[in-house]
Amino acid sequence: QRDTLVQGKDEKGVKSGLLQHLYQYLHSSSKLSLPGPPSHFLIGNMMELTNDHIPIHLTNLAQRYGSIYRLKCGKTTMVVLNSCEVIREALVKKWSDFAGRPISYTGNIVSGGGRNISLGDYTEEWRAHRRLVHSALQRCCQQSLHGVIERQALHLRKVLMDYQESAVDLSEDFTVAASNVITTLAFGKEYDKTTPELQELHSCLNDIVALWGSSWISALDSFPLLRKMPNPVFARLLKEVARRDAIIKQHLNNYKSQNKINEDAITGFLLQGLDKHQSTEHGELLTDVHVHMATVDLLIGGTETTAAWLNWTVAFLLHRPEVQANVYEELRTVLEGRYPRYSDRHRLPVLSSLINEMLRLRPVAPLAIPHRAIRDSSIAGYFISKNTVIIPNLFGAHHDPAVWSEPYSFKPERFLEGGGGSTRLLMPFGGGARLCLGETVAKIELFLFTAYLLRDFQFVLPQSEGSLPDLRGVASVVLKVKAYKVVARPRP
Ligand code: HEM
Repeated sequence: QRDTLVQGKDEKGVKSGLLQHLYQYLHSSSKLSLPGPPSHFLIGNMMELTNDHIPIHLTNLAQRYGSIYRLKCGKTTMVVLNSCEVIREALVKKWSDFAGRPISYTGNIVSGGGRNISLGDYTEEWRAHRRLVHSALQRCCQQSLHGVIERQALHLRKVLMDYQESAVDLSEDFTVAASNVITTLAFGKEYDKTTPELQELHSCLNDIVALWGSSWISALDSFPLLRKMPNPVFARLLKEVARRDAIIKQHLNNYKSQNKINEDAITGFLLQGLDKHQSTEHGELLTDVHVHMATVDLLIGGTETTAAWLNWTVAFLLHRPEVQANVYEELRTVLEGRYPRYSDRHRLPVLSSLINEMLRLRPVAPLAIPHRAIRDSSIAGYFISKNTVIIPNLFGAHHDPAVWSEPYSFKPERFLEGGGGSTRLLMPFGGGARLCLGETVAKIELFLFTAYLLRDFQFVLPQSEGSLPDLRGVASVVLKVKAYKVVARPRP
């Protein structure tokens, strides 16, 4: 009887499988071809990607071609998704179809042969790696994260006090604060801004991100023939990757040579986790290289993003000082003088509305990281073939005029009760299988750093500065504000 049941189930499965194929076939053969700008001989739509601000350019193209359109680059077809609805369909609803990453020549070089989390393709090895790092981060969040961020926020306060109201560019201080959160979590180590070790690490990670985002490098992925020609930019990238690996290796070796491995730090947890993993049947999947590359992932993913976001927030607040005053007033009255904790966030709606509006207006990873279709699928009724590259334009979704009124205006009040804005339409951390691994860390950081800064300082435009900060920004993998100076005036 059981066999008959199973057989019946199998038949049903086959039938529903067939129906699904038929449905997909009908959909795909409905000859809906994706809209997109005219593609030129050989170069396709490469020129669209040379714009100086790609997220804004792709968002403008959506006005003409709709929330989903295609671009051709060499042999690669890219599909750009520009609304929350289509991004959610691909990344969340059909996550298993679109969880891959494009495999590229240069991507392999910066990711240790695809063995990091952010650029690694969706494989069993990748899943084991992500699971291991995810549980390490979760554990850290529970045990020590709040204290680590509070400590860095208080240190940042001291640095700003020491400036004694002089006009300064705070970007480096924000980078050091964010990076110290990660290095403390990772190795139990924090650095002073002037430490040569820290400066070397930052300059090398920054260079790798900037060089890898340059068109001199991406051209090598689309046109293999170029790899045979001399390319000084590529030579520099190789040098910086080697420098990065030497620095991280030294850190890991120092860490391992300690008497007792501290499981509180992520590295300790990862090394212990690796030992446990290696004694299982999948033991060969993860090695020391994965611990090494996870450290790179956390440092790159967790430093420039958070720092860029803080720098944007101060820049926008200079444009609307009354928002700053409202947040300060709320902190003062609700907390009665004490410093906030993350658990206070529901009692601080004005501060939360500022954070949400900044995540909407300046999602610091504006195009997420490209995804790849692992199999034939569909989005919004369009057939998407295996290996198509998917670009989730988070910036575009956050500026979609169909869902946001005055999408380019800085209006935190839209997220206050009755303001019409919905956090359900925000996707600054992506979604699905590739959701930002540091989302929880980032949310606590953004909340505590912003709250501490606005509780203790009023940010004002220096008298020497003729104009307010430029809010268009410079877009690479991370969307950053152009350098500007500000005065941090201590609150009475
Ligand atoms: C404001 C702060 C941050 C924002 C807006 C942000 C946003 C993002 C986005 C949009 C992605 C790509 C998701 C996708 O491909 O669909 C991503 C991936 C990632 N982020 Fe973040 N991130 C932030 C902070 C952090 C922090 C603090 C860490 C580390 C502690 C981190 C680690 C990572 C990693 C490892 C990935 C790759 C995930 C994967 O490929 O599976 N991020 N982040």
